[in-house]
Formats: sequence, structure tokens, C-alpha cells
Amino acid sequence: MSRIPLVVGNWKMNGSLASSDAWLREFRELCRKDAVRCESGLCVPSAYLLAFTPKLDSEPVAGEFHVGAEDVSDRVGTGAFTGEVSGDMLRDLGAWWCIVGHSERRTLYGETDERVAEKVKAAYDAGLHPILCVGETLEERNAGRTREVVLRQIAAVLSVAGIEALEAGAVAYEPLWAIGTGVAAGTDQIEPVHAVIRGALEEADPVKGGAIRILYGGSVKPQNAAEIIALPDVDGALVGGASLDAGNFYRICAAVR
Ligand SMILES: O=C[C@H](O)COP(=O)(O)O
Repeated sequence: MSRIPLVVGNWKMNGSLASSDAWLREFRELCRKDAVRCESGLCVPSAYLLAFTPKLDSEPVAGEFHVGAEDVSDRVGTGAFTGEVSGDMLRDLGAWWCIVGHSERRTLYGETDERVAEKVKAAYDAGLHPILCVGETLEERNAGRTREVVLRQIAAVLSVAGIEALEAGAVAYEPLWAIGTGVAAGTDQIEPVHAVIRGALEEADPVKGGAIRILYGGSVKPQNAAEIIALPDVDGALVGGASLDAGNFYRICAAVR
């Protein structure tokens, strides 16, 4: 099964109007000089989506490049939900991708598997392309529970949102202990977990499950991207810190062969 590699940045709570504009100009310029061989995207705080989306329609950045959100409300429609941003609103702002269930949402904001599943469904129903994040803590890894945790996180989403929601988007394996540390998981640690995820997706649907891209996230940088993305069942990367710099993000995209 051939899957088009995908590299997506996650700005987290970083950026500004000025840096959004500068990032897009620099990334565009680099891609113009030497096009990348992957699909790419950038998820930014929803407050900055409009700093990107009006500029994308007329002039594609790098083949397929889409901007997205970092989270979405599990609520649909409108209503008295102060502070929430719905999937429809994100689509209205031009978002394509939507990260759901990032470990920072799970651990800092108490998002359960069930809430994450509802969010994936809400994102998909709104026409967004959800990127479901899964991954284990260091304690869970040391207790030999990585497989169990990742399978549980995926099963929750499959039962509520269906495999179609993931087929429209992607799954990102992000071991919590590798996020923001500067030290990525080893290739011998990444590969088996991606195989477990692929197995679960294919068990749900052999064809659709085989087509879903599985990204790795956790301290991906220009220096390690090529080695990681070349692994079997690693179809790209979800990049945090290194995506803040357009040049570094471009170099990660360019590492896709
Ligand atoms: O979503 C991105 C991940 O949390 C990875 O972040 P990082 O590349 O800064 O380690």
C-alpha cells in the first residue's frame, strides 16, 4: 500500500500575526526553490488561522499544503459553551487538519479517551481531517503497557467515530516521554508501535486501515527526520518545536525521499 508521506507542524501556544506571515513567506520561498516530496501542513492556534488561510487559495505553497487547528470542541452546532470553538467554525476559518487528543490536552486538560473520540467525530462531521494523537507515558512504557494504551486509545475512537474519520485524517504516535525533550524515541522503539497501530487499523478494515497515514511525533528535527520517516509504517511526522522555524520545518519535509 503506497501512502503519500505527510509532515505536519504543531505550533502549540506559540506564534503571532507577524510570525505567521513571516513563516509562510519563508516556507513558500524555500519550496519554490526546491519542491518537497511530501504533503505538508501546519496546525496553529485558531486565533491565527486567518493569518494563513486567505493566502493559501490563490497560490499553493508546496503541492498539497493545508493549515489546521490544534483542537476542536466536542460540541456541535452552536450554544452556551463559553470558550469552545466548533468544527464548523474552524472550517469557516479555512482549517483543513485538526489535531485531536494531543497528550497535552489529555494530561493538562483531562481529556479522556471518550472525549477525544467525540472530538474526532465532531471534527470529521464538520469536514475537518482529524489527526488523532496516541502514545504512552514513561511509566506506562516501563510497565510494559505501551501496546495496551495505544490500542485502547485507538479503539475508543473507532467505536465512536469509525475508521472513516481516521481515513480522512491520520494517526500520530507520540510517546509522551519524547515530546519536547530534544531526544526522539529510538527507531527500535518507534517501529514496533507503528506496527501495532497498523495492525489495529487493518483489523478494523483491511483496505481503509492500510491507507491511513501513521505519523511519528516527539523531538523530530532536521537531523533525525530522514531516519525516522524511512521506517516501515512511518508515513511522516508531527513536528512540535522544530515547526516554529520555517527553515527547520522545510528541512524536515525535504528529508522525505
Ligand atoms: O505535536 C507535536 C509533538 O508534541 C512533538 O513536539 P516536539 O517536536 O516539540 O517534541
